Amino acid sequence: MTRSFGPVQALGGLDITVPYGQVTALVGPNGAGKTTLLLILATLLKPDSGTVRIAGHDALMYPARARDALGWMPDTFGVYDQLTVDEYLAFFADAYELPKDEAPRRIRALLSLVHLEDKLGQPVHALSRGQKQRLGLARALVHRPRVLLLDEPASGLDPRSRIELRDLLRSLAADGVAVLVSSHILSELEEIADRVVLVDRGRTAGDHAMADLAGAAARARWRVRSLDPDGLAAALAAALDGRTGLEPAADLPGTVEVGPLTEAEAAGLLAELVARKVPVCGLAPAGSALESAYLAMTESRR
Ligand SMILES: Nc1ncnc2c1ncn2[C@@H]1O[C@H](COP(=O)(O)OP(=O)(O)OP(=O)(O)O)[C@@H](O)[C@H]1O
Repeated sequence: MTRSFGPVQALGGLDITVPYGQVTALVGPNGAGKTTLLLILATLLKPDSGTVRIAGHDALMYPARARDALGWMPDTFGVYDQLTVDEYLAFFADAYELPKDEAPRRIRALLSLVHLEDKLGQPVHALSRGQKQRLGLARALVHRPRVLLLDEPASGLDPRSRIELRDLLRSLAADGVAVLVSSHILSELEEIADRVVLVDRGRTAGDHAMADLAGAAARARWRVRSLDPDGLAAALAAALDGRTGLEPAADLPGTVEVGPLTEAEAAGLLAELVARKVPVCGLAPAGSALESAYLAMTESRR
C-alpha cells in the first residue's frame, strides 16, 4: 500500500495482515506512517495504490461493508459535548442500526465494560480526558466489530485504566476479534500483543511473534554490575574484545551495558567474568525484548 501527502511519502509499500483472535501491535517512530495506515484501514483515507481487505470485504470498493465489520478508536476524537454519555452511545448505536429495543441494554453493558456506568446521564464535556478515551472505546465496540483498530488507546489513561484496557483487548482477542493497536509504550505492548509489526518510514521493518522476541534466540542488551567496577570494565573489555557494544549505564554507577547478546552468550560472558575473579553481583536484560528490537530498527536513524 502507498500513500503520499504532496511531496511526503507517508506509506511506501507497507504490507500488513492482522489475524483474528490476536492482538497485533503497530510500532514505529514518530512520522513512520502508523496513523496514515490506520486511517486507510478505517476507510477514512484512500491509499494511492494497493488493496485493503477488512473481514473479507474489499474496503476500497465497499467501504460501508468494511465499516460494519470494524471498530475504530482514533488517537484524538471529537465528542459531541452537548450530549450525555448515553445519548452519545445511543447516537452511534443508531448509526450502526442496532435494533431500538437492544440499544439501551447494549449501552449499559458497554458503559459497565469501560467502567463509566456512574456517568450515565452526565454530559460528555464533564468527562476527564481518560474517561473520554474510555467512552471512545465503548463507541468503537457498539456494533460488536470483528476487527478493532486503535490508535494510541492508552494515552491519557491512568495506570488502572491501562491495565483494564489491556485485559479488555486480550479478552476481545480471545473472543476471536482481530485487534490492531498502535502505541509507543513498548513495555505495555509486550503484555498485550501476540505479534508486533515494526513500521519505519512508511514500510514494514519487521514482523515478529512476541514469543520469539522474548525467546532464547532473541538478542538483548544486558546490564552487568560488580562490586569492583574497575575490574569489571577491564575484564569485559578483554572478554568481549570489541565483538559487541559496551558502555557504562548512565543511570547506575558501577554498572555496564553490553550487547546485544543472546541468553546463551550472556551466560558464557558471566562464566568468563567469574573465571577472571570479577565479583559480579548482577546480570539482567536491560529493558524489554521489544525495546531491543525497536532500538535495533531505529539505530540507523540516529
Ligand atoms: N494530512 C497530512 N498532510 C500532510 N502530511 C501528512 C498528513 N498526515 C500525515 N502526514 C505525514 O505523513 C507522515 C506519516 O505520518 P503519520 O501520522 O502516519 O505517522 P505516525 O507513525 O502515526 O506518527 P506518530 O507516532 O507521531 O503519531 C509524516 O511525515 C506526516 O508528516
